[in-house]
Amino acid sequence: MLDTLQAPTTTSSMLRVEGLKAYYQMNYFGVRREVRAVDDVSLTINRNEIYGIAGESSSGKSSLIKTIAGAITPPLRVVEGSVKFDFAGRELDVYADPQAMKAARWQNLSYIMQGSMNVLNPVRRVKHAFHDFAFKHMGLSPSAFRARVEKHLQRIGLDPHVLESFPHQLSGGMRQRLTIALATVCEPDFIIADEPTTALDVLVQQDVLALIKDIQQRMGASIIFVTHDMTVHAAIADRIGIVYAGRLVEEGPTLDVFRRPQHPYTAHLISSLPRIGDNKKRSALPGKPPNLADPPSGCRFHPRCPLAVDKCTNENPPLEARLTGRVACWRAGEVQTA
Ligand SMILES: Nc1ncnc2c1ncn2[C@@H]1O[C@H](COP(=O)(O)OP(=O)(O)OP(=O)(O)O)[C@@H](O)[C@H]1O
Repeated sequence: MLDTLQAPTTTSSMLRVEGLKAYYQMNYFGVRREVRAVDDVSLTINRNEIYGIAGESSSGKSSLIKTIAGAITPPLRVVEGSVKFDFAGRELDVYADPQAMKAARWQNLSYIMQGSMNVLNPVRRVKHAFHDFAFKHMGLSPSAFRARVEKHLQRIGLDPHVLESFPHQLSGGMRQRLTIALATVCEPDFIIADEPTTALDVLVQQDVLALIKDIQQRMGASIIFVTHDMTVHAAIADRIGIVYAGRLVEEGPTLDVFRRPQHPYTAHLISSLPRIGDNKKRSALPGKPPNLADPPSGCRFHPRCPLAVDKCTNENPPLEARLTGRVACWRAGEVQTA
């Protein structure tokens, strides 16, 4: 039960991603095309931690978390690397053991998708979604299951009567709360969330963020979530990873990344955020995000980087420890924020 669970105090890792490469591999009339959406990503997420993934559109955020969730379908394929979870001392290697992965879904690992209607069938009452996704994992009688679901809904601020509703009869905020209820009713150890608040207005968004944080703290779960919205990361993430063109370019405790970004791309993302009382015109980043079917040599950010030197054009900077986090930049430390 959520009320009785104590959040673990340990900082041991719950997810280890090593050298992960996942590419969209397409073949159009004999011409092969490969989009390197996830390109050599390594990261670790601790028990009881909220880890945010930021980056602009098409940088590979969704592809990365789909790959971590083991939820990929062709043309996206894992080309190299591994994704391993540790559920209470039981290691789960997502791509080596698909059967164990299937068994872990919902119970140990759940996924909050972008857009609530994707999991709520528009022509079936909400109760069926709970039955379809969660019932078989919980080992309860139908009446005990219904009682557990109702209690869970009440805890997250929804009247149990919503179970008898059709999705279209509920507001957008209620539907998103329902998808969160669905993803957490089995009290999973790890939650993967893709833009969980993007479609919501600002007030509902704050409400849903507070709900996610509350559930995470009560269950002691770890969460990895994606959003392009840096203000959402500032509100909820313990650590943040910045993705640019399929690569993790910076990572660190959220407050440190906001106060002292080490990568010029991160500095740009932060300095372009609106600030109360500051009417200074924000400058756009020159150029466009690279085509991941034919990415630039060296550092992929170099064509748009105000600090780029020859080395950046030719050599890919490794992601290395710096201050409290990691950064992949030959000029890290010289970055100025506006
Ligand atoms: N089904 C697909 N087939 C081919 N390429 C794809 C497919 N889905 C995504 N891509 C490409 O993979 C790259 C990464 O896309 P992805 O959706 O992961 O980025 P994102 O950062 O999540 O973007 P957004 O914030 O817009 O959702 C992009 O170049 C995109 O065009």
